[in-house]
Amino acid sequence: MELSGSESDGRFTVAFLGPLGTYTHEAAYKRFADHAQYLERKTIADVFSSLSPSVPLGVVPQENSTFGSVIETCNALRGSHPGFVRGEVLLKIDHCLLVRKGVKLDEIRKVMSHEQALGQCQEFLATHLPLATLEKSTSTAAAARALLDNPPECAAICSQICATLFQGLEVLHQGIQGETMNFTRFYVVAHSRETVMPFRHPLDRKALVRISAPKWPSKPSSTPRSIVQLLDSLRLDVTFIDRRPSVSLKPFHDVYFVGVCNFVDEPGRSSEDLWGSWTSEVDEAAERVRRTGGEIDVLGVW
Ligand SMILES: O=C(O)C(=O)Cc1ccccc1
Repeated sequence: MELSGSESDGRFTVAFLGPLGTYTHEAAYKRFADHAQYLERKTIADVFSSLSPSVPLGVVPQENSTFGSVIETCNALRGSHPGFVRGEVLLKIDHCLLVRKGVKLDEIRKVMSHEQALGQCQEFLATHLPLATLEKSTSTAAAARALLDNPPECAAICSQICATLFQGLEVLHQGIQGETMNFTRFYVVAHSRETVMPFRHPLDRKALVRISAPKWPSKPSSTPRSIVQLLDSLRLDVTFIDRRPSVSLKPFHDVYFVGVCNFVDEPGRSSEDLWGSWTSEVDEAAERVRRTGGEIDVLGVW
């Protein structure tokens, strides 16, 4: 499916966790620059649910190097219509503490931000604001914007750019994350597997699969397979494994998100050729897992 822009200038639409000024916005712009028009959504779930032929792409945070997986994204990927991951963007994250102009550190009673940012800055908060109430917001920029409607003794953790986007705010502290090397990986999700991906990196040969190991054998005669056996039958290089409870009727029936890759360099082959062979390799690996007795869905190839 070709990307169709709803704008007269032909730019395609990319939904992102908004408002303007979030890290997700920065990641989306890093990937698509002025080739896209951007559609802000209030939550990560809204980004997934807005994907359609007229909103063919979305960008969501997936994992942070300090605080781990983004739960809302995992939850969306557990569902029955998770879109199809077609790329990733890596961003270094430097958090700031923002306040209304003139507010001092010892006046702050409440700190608002996305739970990822609150988690990445927990040492700073415990040391400098141990008595402040921590309030989760839908995004870092939503927290910055909320400063304007809250009493002055509030702060937000967000990107420095929010101090210029929202008038009347200033940066009180910079670089407040616990780890200097603080990175977040974002996924580019497409409406469907057929969506054409603009500017695909020719060397990306990654995929995301969702595996569940049935607790009970599908046939009375067969033996239940462990996740280790299922991973073994994939026969691909595994880059990460993330476990979440599934939302099936069976309690404690887990799903595993498995990142796989193939970094083999094959000079001389066109990127279309490499792409075709990589997608078939992933589909064949998925078929092997099914034959071994596992349930598997290919959630993305890029
Ligand atoms: O809230 C944001 O700005 C996001 O994009 C989510 C997030 C929060 C903290 C670090 C990376 C991404």
